[in-house]
Parts: sequence; C-alpha cells; structure tokens
Amino acid sequence: MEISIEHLNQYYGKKQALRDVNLTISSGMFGLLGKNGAGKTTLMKVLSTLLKKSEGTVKVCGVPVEHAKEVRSMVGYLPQDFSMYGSMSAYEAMDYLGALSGLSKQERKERILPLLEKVNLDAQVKTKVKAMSGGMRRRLGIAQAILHDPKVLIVDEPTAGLDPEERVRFRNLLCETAQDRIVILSTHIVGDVEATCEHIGILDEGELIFNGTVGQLLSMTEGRVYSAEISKLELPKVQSMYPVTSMLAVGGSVTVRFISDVPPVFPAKLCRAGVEDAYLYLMHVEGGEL
Ligand SMILES: Nc1ncnc2c1ncn2[C@@H]1O[C@H](COP(=O)(O)OP(=O)(O)OP(=O)(O)O)[C@@H](O)[C@H]1O
Repeated sequence: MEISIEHLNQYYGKKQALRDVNLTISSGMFGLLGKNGAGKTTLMKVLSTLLKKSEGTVKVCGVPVEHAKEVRSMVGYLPQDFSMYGSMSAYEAMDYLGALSGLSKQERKERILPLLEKVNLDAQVKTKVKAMSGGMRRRLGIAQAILHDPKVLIVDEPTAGLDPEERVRFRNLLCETAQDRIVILSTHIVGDVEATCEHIGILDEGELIFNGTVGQLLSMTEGRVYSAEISKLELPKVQSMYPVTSMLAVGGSVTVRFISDVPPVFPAKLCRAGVEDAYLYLMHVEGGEL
C-alpha cells in the first residue's frame, strides 16, 4: 500500500502551485505541513483526483491518477470546507452520501451505525447536521469519508476551529483510522502533526523542502535551540538577530526561545528541539534568513 509521486508539477494558468514534487507515502499517518498557499490543498486534490495533474507521475496503490474512477474507490477525502446537508440527520446524510458513492442499501445498513459509533456519534444518529457542534461535524466528515472503506484517507486542515478537547479526540480518531490504511493529514498546525505523525513532508511555495521522519527533522535543529531571560527592551534586538519560536512575558522580563547556528552573544540555555522549532528553522533557512 503506497502512494508514489514523481516529478509532479501543477499549474493554475501561469501560476505554478507545485514544483517537481517527489514523494512516497506508506501506510500510517503522514503529516503534510506548510503555510497558507504552500500547495497542500493542490497536492491533496491531485491525489484525490479532484484536480487533473499538469505534469509528472502520481500513483495511488499502483494505480495512476488518470484512472480516476478506480483511484476514487480507494480514496476518502475530507476537504477543508466540508459541509453537509444541514436538514438531514447524521444517519440520513451518511445514507445519502453512501448511495452516491455506489454502496448498496444492504452495505449502507451494515456499515453506517458501527461507523457512527466509531467516531463517537452514536448518540447523534438522529441529530440534524445543522444542530451539531463543529467537532461533531468534522467527525461525521471522517465517517462519510471512510464509509466506502478506502485504503487512503486524506484530510485537509481538519482541526481549525475545534476546541482543545475536540481536537485531541479528532486526532486520536485519525490515528485509529491509520492503523490499516494511509492517512494524510494536511495542515499548517505543527502541533497536530507532532502529536500524530511519524513521517512528515513540508511544502514551501510549491516545493517539498523536507521529507522524512520526525526524528530526522528534529536532528536538524538539535544543538541550535536556546532559551534566555531578557528584558522587554532587549526583545526587538533579539528578534532581529534570531528566529524567535516562542516568548513568555512576566513583569518586565521575557523568556524567549530562539534558534541560532552558533552560541548566542548573551547568556542562554541550550534546549531540546521540538517540531515547531525545527519547522520554523527550516522555513528560515529556506527563506535565506539564517
Ligand atoms: N484555482 C486556483 N487558481 C489560481 N491559483 C490558485 C488556485 N488554487 C490555488 N491557487 C494558488 O496556488 C497556490 C497553492 O494553493 P493551495 O490552496 O494549494 O495552498 P495551501 O497550502 O493549501 O494553502 P491553504 O492552507 O491556504 O489552503 C497558492 O498560491 C494559491 O493562491
């Protein structure tokens, strides 16, 4: 079970949204990170055949994306702007979408209730979609995306707007789903990827600037992350010298966390790198700012 992408270029008219992307994704959770406009949605749409690729080779479990019908039967997609028929109940919406994707009445009957249970919506079977919270709707989105039991599940920016509890619940659901399939989580929220994904790809202006494990990403920043307590007055100077990854102000002083290739010129403590540090470091290196 594998997705393989070779020399993928994608254009919207003259605008190039993906630049020579080469990537192999195996089963489990894969996190695709990148800031707004990096090309994540474009890549997800090519994989789910919603967008015809411009150039390159893209195969889902050995099948080229040109064979859209076959690929669609293997892929479930939860888009960023997912919305459902508000006046239907959770069950009715699932039943309707299942019928659209070609499942028989019997298959729908067998699958829908266990799936709603799996995504923790067994108490909402008769609840109208419009009366559900954002988190419930997202979970219903996952249930509909895996209704036809796809080998690949693609989710685009799934946790935006969720409260912390719902966010954790949703992430756990994705991890469970990834036990026997490929799950691609596309997001600009580093914490979501850090908590769930072993493999990460980072897109920047259409280019894949990192592809590897969380450990490999962290090792790029190890020995370069520092923390120091400075006065508020010194903050602008420190910010102009180093990429600051976090700061905490208490009274007149600020504890800053920042990245430097060489030991800083003022007293600072070396810290263990986190994924957020590594991500920001990579973005700065790519942007030529270090
Ligand atoms: N239909 C379109 N026509 C023209 N340009 C587009 C179109 N869709 C996307 N783009 C451009 O392609 C680039 C990549 O967009 P894409 O939506 O894939 O990025 P993204 O990483 O998913 O960002 P976001 O997190 O904001 O959705 C951006 O510069 C965007 O403006």
